[in-house]
Amino acid sequence: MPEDRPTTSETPHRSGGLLSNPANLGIEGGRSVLYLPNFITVCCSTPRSLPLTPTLTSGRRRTIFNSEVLVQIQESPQPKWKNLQNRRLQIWGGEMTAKGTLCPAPFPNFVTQYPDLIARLKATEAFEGSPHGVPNHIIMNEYEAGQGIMPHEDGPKYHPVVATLSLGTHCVFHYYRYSDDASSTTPHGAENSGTGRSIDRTPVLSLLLEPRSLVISFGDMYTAHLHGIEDTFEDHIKSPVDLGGDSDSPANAVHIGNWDLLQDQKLKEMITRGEPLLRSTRWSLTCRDIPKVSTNLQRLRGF
Ligand SMILES: O=C(O)CCC(=O)C(=O)O
Ligand SMILES: [Fe+2]
Repeated sequence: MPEDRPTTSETPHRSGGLLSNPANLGIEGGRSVLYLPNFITVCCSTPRSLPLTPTLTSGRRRTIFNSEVLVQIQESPQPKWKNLQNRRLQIWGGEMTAKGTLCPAPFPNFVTQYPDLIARLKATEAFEGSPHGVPNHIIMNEYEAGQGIMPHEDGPKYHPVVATLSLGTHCVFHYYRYSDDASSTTPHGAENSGTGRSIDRTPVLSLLLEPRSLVISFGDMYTAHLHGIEDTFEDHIKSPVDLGGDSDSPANAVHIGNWDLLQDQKLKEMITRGEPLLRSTRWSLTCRDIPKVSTNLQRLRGF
């Protein structure tokens, strides 16, 4: 590793915790979410090859330097971005065809070397049963404060495991179940998923994703549930004190399933004081394995 690169001395690890699904979810197998705080280290220096400022401090580029990957993302040129209605994204590892075949392209070296995110993901063992044993595709989403993603499934074109690294600001990540019983409308109502099935808008599980944390969804949480992030500017989280019942936390305060696993003491203190967590820009690296990968020959034939 060149010496001007930040050190990523943490060894790949399996710390963190498996979250058992609450018994009333009806999810078989019981465990289908893994939350790993501090999955990558804080960036302590910047590579010489990158301009230091002012691009990183002006306009929408102003941000938190919390990882080397983040520096690289913010330095990436405009054409690499795809603009969607409510966020923008980059695709790393190659494009997927409509039929679900990956036309592979090399990952940027800042995910294979600085840090070696792919090796770290392999070390979690979450991809052990996947066709390639590691993710071969990453969608990197950028959300500004107030942006989110509607409840959705990632779908069957991927091996049913997704590992998501969060950078930048925190977020609250919800898992939802389908509600095929029209009479089971919840306090938040049910909405149509676009697949003809209704979604129960009361999450089955909500997690506070800390910056630099990894969340891995698999099993029934991947194949039979949806996930989403509300498009809000601030998140109200219930602290364990609130859960006792006599609290004045707002009606929209969320009960999170990973309180005991949180590492960010500042966030925990804010929640305990009943303060909302203000969102700013968040980047998520959603890492998956696409089983079908085209060879050059297939591509030449226009499969
Ligand atoms: O940003 C996230 O954490 C979730 C993104 C997501 O669900 C997706 O890209 O499919
Ligand atoms: Fe998703």
